[in-house]
Amino acid sequence: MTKLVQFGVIARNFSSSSAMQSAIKNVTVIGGGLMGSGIAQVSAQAGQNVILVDVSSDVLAKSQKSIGANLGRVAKKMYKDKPQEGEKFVTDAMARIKTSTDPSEASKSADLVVEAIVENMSVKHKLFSQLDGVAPNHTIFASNTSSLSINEICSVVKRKDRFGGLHFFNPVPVMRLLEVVRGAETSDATYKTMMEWGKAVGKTCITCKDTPGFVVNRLLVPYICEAIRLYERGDASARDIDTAMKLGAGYPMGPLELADYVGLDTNKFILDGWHKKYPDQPLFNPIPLLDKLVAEGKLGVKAGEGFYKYDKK
Ligand SMILES: CCCCCCCCCCCCC[C@H](O)CC(=O)SCCNC(=O)CCNC(=O)[C@H](O)C(C)(C)COP(=O)(O)OP(=O)(O)OC[C@H]1O[C@@H](n2cnc3c(N)ncnc32)[C@H](O)[C@@H]1OP(=O)(O)O
Ligand SMILES: NC(=O)c1ccc[n+]([C@@H]2O[C@H](COP(=O)([O-])OP(=O)(O)OC[C@H]3O[C@@H](n4cnc5c(N)ncnc54)[C@H](O)[C@@H]3O)[C@@H](O)[C@H]2O)c1
Repeated sequence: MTKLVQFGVIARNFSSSSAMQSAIKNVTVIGGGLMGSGIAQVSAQAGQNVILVDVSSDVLAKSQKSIGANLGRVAKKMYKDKPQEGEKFVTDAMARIKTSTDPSEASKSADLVVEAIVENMSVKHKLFSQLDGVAPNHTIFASNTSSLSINEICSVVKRKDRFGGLHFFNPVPVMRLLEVVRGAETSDATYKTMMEWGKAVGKTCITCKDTPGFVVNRLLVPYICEAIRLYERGDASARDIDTAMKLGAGYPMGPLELADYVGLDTNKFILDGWHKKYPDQPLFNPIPLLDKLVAEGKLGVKAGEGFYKYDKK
């Protein structure tokens, strides 16, 4: 059942991509990690020219490898009985992705720059102020931030009307949603172009104002926090909490599995940032167990242990 649904999702995403037109032809994705590589993949799948940028050429090499493998997974489903067409699909999409370690050079012919670098305001500020001076006038800037304010990120650029949030979900090629975030000064034309682009890359777009966590994370953070607190109090085992939410609420992953999947350091970073900004909101209070796991290096799937143990990749 899950497999059929997943197949349907990917097939639907691709066919809608092919049918949609977008004003955006050249996309520069900055940050070649988990999210940036997924955003580059779906853009290339939709026929766009992509430059994927990272400070590290090792990261770029790793990203190209994982994009190739993930495109292979998509092709296997889309071209089940036509392996040669599947191979062509992968080769063509890969050929549309160039890589670079120079964000300025890579933004000179961009219609859209999507930033997916570390979740750190001053690093994002430094990048966007640099790009504002070199990117063409028409270029739209967008951030994939999970938890920072779009208005605060764009405070360093002159093109505030051509700036917004494009919040993708992990894993990008599989998750169907894109949150399109309008900053205080995002123009109607920029908003419309971002929505059209989101559809063109196969996503269902929803719109949100620049409010903490937008829609999904504003609801997910308290939900996951409450699951950790339930476990911390010893009210139920981790496995039972996850089973409860999967079988009782129909979620594909339980909250503690999801926290491990996202990374407990990321969870803690978001929670600490919001607690600092909104100290009167009890939902954002620190969680001693989360702090302990992070201090012990138990960061979830990527570290081999979080709430559960994993085989290290
Ligand atoms: C803790 C304190 C408080 C703070 C809490 C904060 C939490 C919220 C904030 C988090 C931080 C930022 C988060 C971000 O801003 C927003 C997010 O992204 S939230 C995360 C959203 N994602 C989810 O909820 C994922 C839910 N899970 C799933 O949908 C599925 O489990 C899965 C990940 C798709 C995996 O599916 P499984 O069936 O388990 O495993 P498979 O490996 O078999 O995969 C299924 C199917 O999909 C194909 N596939 C998987 N990955 C890719 C890929 N990258 N590319 C292409 N295809 C892929 C795979 O091939 C399988 O296909 P099949 O074999 O079935 O044909
Ligand atoms: N991980 C998730 O589930 C998720 C989901 C949605 C949004 N996000 C957001 O996406 C962004 C990226 O997250 P990620 O999980 O892909 O992180 P990641 O650590 O996997 O990747 C970030 C990459 O950015 C690179 N980088 C850092 N500074 C750079 C710079 N100045 N120029 C170019 N490259 C630079 C790093 O080398 C790294 O490869 C963050 O803002 C995060 O909040 C993450």
